[in-house]
Amino acid sequence: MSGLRPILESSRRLVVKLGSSLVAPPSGRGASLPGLARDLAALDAEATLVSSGAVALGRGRTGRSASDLPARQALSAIGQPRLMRLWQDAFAETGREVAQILLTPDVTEDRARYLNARAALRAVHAMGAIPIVNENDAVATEELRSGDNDRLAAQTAGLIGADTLVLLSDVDGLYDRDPSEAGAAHVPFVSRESLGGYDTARMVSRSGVGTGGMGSKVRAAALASGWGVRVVIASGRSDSPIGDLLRGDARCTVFEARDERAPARRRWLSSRAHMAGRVHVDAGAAAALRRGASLLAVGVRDATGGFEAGDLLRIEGPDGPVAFGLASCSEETVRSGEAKIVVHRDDLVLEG
Ligand SMILES: Nc1ncnc2c1ncn2[C@@H]1O[C@H](COP(=O)(O)OP(=O)(O)O)[C@@H](O)[C@H]1O
Ligand SMILES: N[C@@H](CCC(=O)OP(=O)(O)O)C(=O)O
Repeated sequence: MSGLRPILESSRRLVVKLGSSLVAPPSGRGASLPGLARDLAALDAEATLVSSGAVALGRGRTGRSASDLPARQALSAIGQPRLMRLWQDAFAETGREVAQILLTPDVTEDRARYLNARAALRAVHAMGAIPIVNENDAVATEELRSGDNDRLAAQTAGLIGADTLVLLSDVDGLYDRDPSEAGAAHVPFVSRESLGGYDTARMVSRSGVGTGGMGSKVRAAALASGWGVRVVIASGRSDSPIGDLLRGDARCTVFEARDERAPARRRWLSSRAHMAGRVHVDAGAAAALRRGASLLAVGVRDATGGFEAGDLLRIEGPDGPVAFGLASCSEETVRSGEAKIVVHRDDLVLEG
């Protein structure tokens, strides 16, 4: 194995995510948080951690289950300070401070909040501290809850302009079927073309503490690698998980990154989850969009969803999804014929 030395040593900004199964393993081996802290302190890259584990730690302290939203809120509120204490202790011998950053999904929906979160992360890095990011589950609601730290890790990588994202789990990467099934084969590399061929809905967690399973990691990898971020899924059950990857001592799955780095505004756009409207365009408009043009009102056949200027739209052509982007005008002005540009090309992200 050649190792990921070229990838990791050339990284300027690195995001590492740890799942609950590593931070608070129900049984068996978890991660060595001090070992990971030493690994990160030894790298030149600016490191950001996304750490799950608050709910699992809260469960361990109380013996209660996260059966409904209030229980989940309480368990995360109990577990989150414990989680931070684990990280403080882990980084103690490296001399690095850690900083808690709790995000809610609406950070990605609103541009000003997004930029504010980015500024906070930059300020923490400027002080030489390591941000420990998690979702703010204590104030999450059913509607406003991501519940998926793999996606949060990809969004964090997009937010800070990371070049590499490492998702550490209790498994050493993607397998061609559930690794508990006989004959499951490890997948060392996933090309951009093969990404769509994985049935992520079937790749569920078996640990009892993880939420998203391998499926949410593959979806997160698809999102981040589409922005040109190099994504690696590897096992965190080691005294030196990043060191193992550097040396080539550990198996992992590497996702091919799109050659071109997506600009910051596009990364923000495709981080957003809430689509407010849908427009159907004709074949000419679809082809023009694929060539990099803006969406003009003349190419719009139908507009739905009641969107306003600034809302996120899905754009569909005669053959299916083409792009998504920010509306420059309201649906009403498209319908009344007053609108000229419906989505400006700077606010467009092509699908696929
Ligand atoms: N095709 C697959 N390849 C690898 N792991 C898979 C696959 N399908 C399901 N899994 C399960 O996904 C788990 C990892 O997801 P999860 O338990 O949510 O971890 P984490 O807590 O690290 O986010 C693995 O331990 C494995 O049981
Ligand atoms: N935010 C939650 C973790 C959510 C989550 O995605 O967990 P996991 O699948 O273990 O990465 C917590 O800290 O408990």
